[in-house]
Order: sequence, then C-alpha cells, then structure tokens
Amino acid sequence: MLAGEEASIEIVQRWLQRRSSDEIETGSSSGSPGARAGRRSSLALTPEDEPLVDVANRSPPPSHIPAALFYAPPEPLELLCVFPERASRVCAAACNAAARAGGESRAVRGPREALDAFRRDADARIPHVVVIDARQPQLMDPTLLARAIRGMKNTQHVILVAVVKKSAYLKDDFAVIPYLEAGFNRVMVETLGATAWCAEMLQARAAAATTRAHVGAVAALTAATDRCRDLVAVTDDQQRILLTNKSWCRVVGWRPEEAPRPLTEAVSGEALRLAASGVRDWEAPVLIRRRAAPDPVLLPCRGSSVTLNKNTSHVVFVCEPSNAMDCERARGSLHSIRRGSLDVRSVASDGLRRTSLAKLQGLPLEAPITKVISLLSAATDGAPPSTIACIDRAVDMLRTSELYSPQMREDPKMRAEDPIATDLIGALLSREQVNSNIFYMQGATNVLSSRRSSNDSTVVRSQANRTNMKHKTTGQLREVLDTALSWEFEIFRLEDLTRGRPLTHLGLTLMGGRFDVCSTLECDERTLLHWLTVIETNYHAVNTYHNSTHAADVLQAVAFFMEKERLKMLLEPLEAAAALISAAAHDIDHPGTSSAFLCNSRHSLAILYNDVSVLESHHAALTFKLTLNDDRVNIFKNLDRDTYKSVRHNVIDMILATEMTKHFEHLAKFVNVFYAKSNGSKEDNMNTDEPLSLDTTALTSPENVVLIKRMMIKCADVSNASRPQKFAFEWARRIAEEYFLQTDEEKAKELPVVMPMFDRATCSIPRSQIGFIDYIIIDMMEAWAAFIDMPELVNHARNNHQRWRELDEAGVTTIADVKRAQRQNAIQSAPNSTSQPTAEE
Ligand SMILES: Nc1ncnc2c1ncn2[C@@H]1O[C@@H]2COP(=O)(O)O[C@H]2[C@H]1O
Repeated sequence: MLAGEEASIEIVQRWLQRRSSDEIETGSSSGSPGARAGRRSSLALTPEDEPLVDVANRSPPPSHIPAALFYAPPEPLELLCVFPERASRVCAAACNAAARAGGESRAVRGPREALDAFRRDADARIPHVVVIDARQPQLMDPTLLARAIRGMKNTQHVILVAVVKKSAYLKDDFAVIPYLEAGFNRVMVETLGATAWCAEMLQARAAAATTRAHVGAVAALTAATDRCRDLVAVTDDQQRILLTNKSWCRVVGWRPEEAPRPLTEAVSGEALRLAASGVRDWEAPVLIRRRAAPDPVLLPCRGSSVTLNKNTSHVVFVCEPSNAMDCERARGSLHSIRRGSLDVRSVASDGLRRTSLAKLQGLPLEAPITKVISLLSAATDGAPPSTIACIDRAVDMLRTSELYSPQMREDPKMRAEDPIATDLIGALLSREQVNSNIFYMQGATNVLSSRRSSNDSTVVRSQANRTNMKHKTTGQLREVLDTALSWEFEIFRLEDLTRGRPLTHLGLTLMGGRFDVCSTLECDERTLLHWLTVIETNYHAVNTYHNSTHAADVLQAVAFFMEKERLKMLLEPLEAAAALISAAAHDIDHPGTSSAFLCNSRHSLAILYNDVSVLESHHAALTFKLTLNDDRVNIFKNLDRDTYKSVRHNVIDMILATEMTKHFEHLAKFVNVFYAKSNGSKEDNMNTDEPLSLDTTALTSPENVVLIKRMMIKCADVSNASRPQKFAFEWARRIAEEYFLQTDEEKAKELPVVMPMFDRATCSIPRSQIGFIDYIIIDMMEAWAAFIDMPELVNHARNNHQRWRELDEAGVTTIADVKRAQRQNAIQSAPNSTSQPTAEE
C-alpha cells in the first residue's frame, strides 16, 4: 500500500474514533431521530462502532413514521468483487478497503461464480455490495450481469457498483443511465486510492443498511396488514392498487398474486371521491363488489393519503368487515363477534365502541359459538370462492341468536297439500303474531276477563278451609288416584269425580304423597293443599283444553317420567319438587287463546311482556305472585334464601321451556348434547334414520340436567298425543274446540286470524292431529322415550297417527264426527263397558 493511502485511511479512522468516543463519553445525541440513533456517531469505520441501524437512520423517516421501525440487525459488510482479470489491482484495493472497514470480501472472475453467490444453497452469506468490473465489456458484459443479479430472488437490497475507466467516465458522451437501468446503484471511476475505496465502502454499507432497514420495515407492515381483520388496500395517487392484504383478497375474491388493478374495479362510493381530493384522513362508506357474491356490501372505510414532498404517493383504504363476511379467524373472542356486527350507521360512534370492546376483550369470556365461528373462518384459508361464500353464509347464520328456531318457510306445496298442518305448526312455532293482514278492533277487550268463569277470578280461601287435611278419599276417587302413576291414568274420570278439581286431588296424591314435596320444602300439608287450591282456582274452567285438567295431566306425566330409573338417579328431591310445581302451574290463568292473539288484541299482558313469551312469562310470574302473597299458601316460606332462589330458578326455567316457539331450540339442544350417532358425531342428529345412542358422559354436567328438565316438561305438556287413543282423541277434540273459539273470537272482533284453517265449519281434526304428530311429536318423543326407556310413548303416538289417518280416509273431519268415532272406539275396545271415554258423555 502506498504511504499516502495509508495516511489518509489513518486520518479517517482517527477522526471517526474521536467522534465516536466523544459521543459515548458525553452521551450527546447525533441529532438523528430515535433513541437508538441518538447515541451513535454519524460516521464510523467498524461495524462495532457503527451498528447498521444507525446508518439506516441517517436519513430520518418522516416524523409520523417511528424511526425504530427501521431496525435492521447489525452485520459486517460482505463484499463481492467480480473482476475478469485474476490479478486486478483495483479489485485488491476494494477488498482491502472492505477488510479495513471490518467487513469480508470475496473475488470471483466471471458471471457464473458471481450468480452462484446468490443461490439459495450458497455456502457464504449473501453479499451486501457487489463491485463489478465494467472496464472491459469485451471480457464481461457488466449490464448483463447486473440484470441477471437483479433477476434473482432477494437481491433488491444488494448495492451494485460498476467500476469504469477514468478515460471513459470523463468523456462527454459517458452515460450513467444504462447502468442505472441495468440495476446498478452506483458508478465509480477506477482507482487504487485507499481513501476513495474506504469512502465507497462506507457509502455502500450505509446504502445497503438503509435499504435493508426499509425492506424490513415494509415487510413487517405488510405482515401486519395481512394479520389484521380489516380489509386493507394501498393504491398509488391514480387509485391503482399496489397492495391488498389477505382479508381483502379473501373477501373480495382476488388472488394475492394477481396483477395490480384499478381500485374502482371492486370499490365505489364516497370514499373514492374523498381519496382523490387529496384529503389527508377521511371516513366514508364504500361499496365493495365481491366475486363470489352477487350483492355488493357497504362497509365503513377509513382512509389516509401518504405524501412525499407534498405529493400524494400512496392512499390507504381500511374497511371494517361486517356480518356479511368473516375476517376474524384468528380471534374468536366476544370482541370479534360484536365487532363483526357493526354496520355503516355505527361509524360515528365507533371510537367509543372500540374502547369498550377493548375492555371486553380483556375479560375471560368466550362462548363455544365464537370458537366454532373461528374454526369455520380458518377453514376458508385457501378455499375456492364458492366454498368461502358457503362458509360466510354459515357464519352469518351462526351469528344470529336464534340458532335453533326454525323459520317457517312459505311452502306453497305444503300449504296446498296440508293447509291445516301448515296453519297449526306455523302458529305454534312462529314468533310472528299474524299471517294475514293486520287490522285491529278499537278497544279490544280483555280476554282474561271476557272468557273467565265467575268463580275463578280470585284466590278462593274458603274452599281450602273446608278441605279435609288428611286428603282422605274413598270409593271411586280412591281407586282412580291409586293408579296415579300409570300411563293409562284416567284423567277424565278424575275430572268428573272431583267436579272439575282434578289438580288439587292429584297434586295431593303425587306431591304430598309419592314425592313428599312437603318434607323437601319443609312445609306442612295444609300449605300444600292451599297452594294447590289457589293454583287450580286460577285455571279457567271454561277453557276446553287449557284448564286445570290439562295441568293435572301434565303433572301426572311429569310424575310418571320421574319414576323412570334414569330420572330417579339424576334429579335431586328439590329438583323433583320444582318440576312438579312447574307442571301444576305451567298454564295458570291461561285465557284459552294464544300469545299471538294477546299481542294482536293489544292485551295488557302482551304490553307488559313486550310481545315476548307473553303467556309463559305470565304463568311463571303469577305462580310466584300467588304463592308469595299469602303465608297460608306459601310453600316456599321455610326455605332459606339460596334454596328458594334455586327452586324459583328451576320453576321459572321449566315453565318458560313450555313455550312452543322455542320447541326446536330445546329439542335440538337436548339431542345434540345427549345423543351421538353411531359414527360418534352429534351433528345433525335429528332427521336421521341412524339409531340414537345415548352419551352418558353428558349426564354429569349440571347445565345438561337443565336440558333434561326442560325436555321433561315439554314432553309432558304435549304428551296427550302419546297417550292411549281414547285420551289422545279427547284431548284433540278439546284443543280443536279451543282453537275454534279463538278463531270465532278473532273474526267477531275483526282481529287477524292466527290459524284461519281452524274454523269449525271446515277444519279436519284428523289432519290437524296427523300434522301435529308428524311435525312436533314424533321426533321429540323418540328422543325422550329413548332417554327414559319408555317405548310406549312412541308406540302410542304412532298408533294414534295411524288411527287419525284411517279416520281421515273415512271422511271424518268435524268435532261431531270425532265424537262419534270416539264412541265407536270405546265400544270396540270395551264391548261390555257402558262407560264412555269422553268427559262430556
Ligand atoms: N293434540 C294436540 N293437537 C294440536 N295442538 C296441540 C295438541 N296438544 C297440544 N297442542 C298445542 O301445543 C301447545 C303446547 O303448549 P300450550 O299448552 O301452551 O298449547 C298447546 C297447544 O297449542
């Protein structure tokens, strides 16, 4: 090395070292933004003195971009020299300078070895700087090599330096452009000077580090956008898309590798105008067209323009996904569910919402449904658009709260073929109050009072006082009550023998006797008697179906079910007591018309309960009101606070479970929890012909026992269709009569007719029963019968179904026809008997 060169290197080194140590001693800042940059010199020779991050920060990013983002791990300089001549002194000078700068260097002679350095399996590290001899194009074409290097992966941040002859460089026609076009970053005049090469190495290292830091920062931000749920698109100032994140591609249906395209291909709306106007930050809805979905979606969008030297360089669009799409795979928390339901109208309040949702996210709340949604969403990864569209639809459905509530499809075929069943099932299951035009009569009267018999409007205490405390019964009544735990229990005989007070007598027998509810509740038998009397009195004797005989029937069914081994083992005495109380009181004060009728007639109960579960809410509330109102009636008065709370909770839950609009919800939950298909899956257990097998592990969980109790009272409530034929027929006649009365009243009061087919002049009772058994009874009774091991439930239902079919084919339609058939049945089944099965006869 020449003495002059050595001297100049030393000068640079000393100058650098002094600056560096000064700053370390004083802790003074170099003026660069960011904490890391602040303690370092602006120039240093060795990598130890000058971590590359500082070099990168030498050109500070705009103030709104955090400098720390431009972090790149420090690395010693890696130099590759490509010089065709083996003993090039210029090449040696460059390598020398790199070594003095604390770096490493390699020299190769031709393009092939040069390109090898960038291969994936290359032994050595990828060079940061490549110096290419451009002085003898006849030996090696430098631009060709530069293009080849740039054509390889991960070379965009490599600094390419072309070394040209001084004579060529100084010529007037020397052009740097072809070098830049070929991918070179710099052109350098040949030199052996150590200072020049040292300066070149430092500049190259700084440039390489800056590039690497920028590439790293961009890669980090791209990864961040890909991980976020919002739909992100970045365009240039002409609204040509430069980047879209994964959520965008998935929702819009674009493939990430697709060529850039105008934003307007997928997006329209106010947002585009604002973006084009150069406003820095804006919020506006955008309409997004999706490849896999016919309808565009309207989403709230926030945007920002990025300016460089006062010119817009990029525009960022961030759209918030809505219900109609799913971008929350990775989250699955309450937060994501709620966020997913935002709509455009919520944009204004979104700041507030985000804050409170952030708090929610901190809570350990996660519903199974959220996990299911997350799993489904994850399944869309890489799926074809049609699959994504299906999953999106499924996720939308899962997000509703009415998962188990079937929506009655308007099926013209079914209506045409089976209008009565359509009417009945629609009225039982639908939460809509009307299926025809709504027109109200002014000042609709209170149905509770209008159809109530004279003696059942208030609590009748005198009767209780007259009752024999020991509940001694004799003769026929005793005989009937002795069979209180038989499925053939003569409920209508009991009704006759007790003169319309079957509930009190049966209640005393079952609750006071067999199940010893008085011991469980620590109340005396007199209180139970009073309670039963009050409850029975508050049933409407004028109702043909929803009277205290129906309550007694449901009580008898619940007691019968609780005698089955499975339930005996499962239910605690308090739960059994609560079940019997619920059964006895579950339809108390039933007006003989449906909740829909009460809503349509603007009844005070519908107003009180906001048209939601009107009757069931009333039955539960009145049960407690009557019980707690009077100490002589209060069967709960000796319970401690917690026990009372638990019994109350049980009773309310069971009474509310009798609401038919939730029929499929309760049934599906029960089946899904307790039954596995023979292949082990619990999915879709209804509507399958595969045998049901009980999952006994599910029995241990208290939440699952709740499902059993609900199912028990539900089955008891409609068990009339699963009773022996003579009972089933009588109940069918009674409920039909009650439906007809409601229709009569609706017509008289010009109210919407909830079940128009239930008109006494035209209705076919057999058909209504066939529909009821087909749609409501069979699935439920099969599940329950298997659970409690009571096959006769299904057998009776099937027999009844068969008999109704025969009657239908024989042209039986009206109540009078059914009565005749009942008489016929009775004669056939007991030719010597003179007694008739119907209560009226
Ligand atoms: N045999 C039957 N035929 C038709 N509908 C019935 C029958 N038994 C019960 N229901 C209906 O099922 C409903 C169950 O809840 P409710 O007792 O409130 O009202 C009942 C009737 O509306």
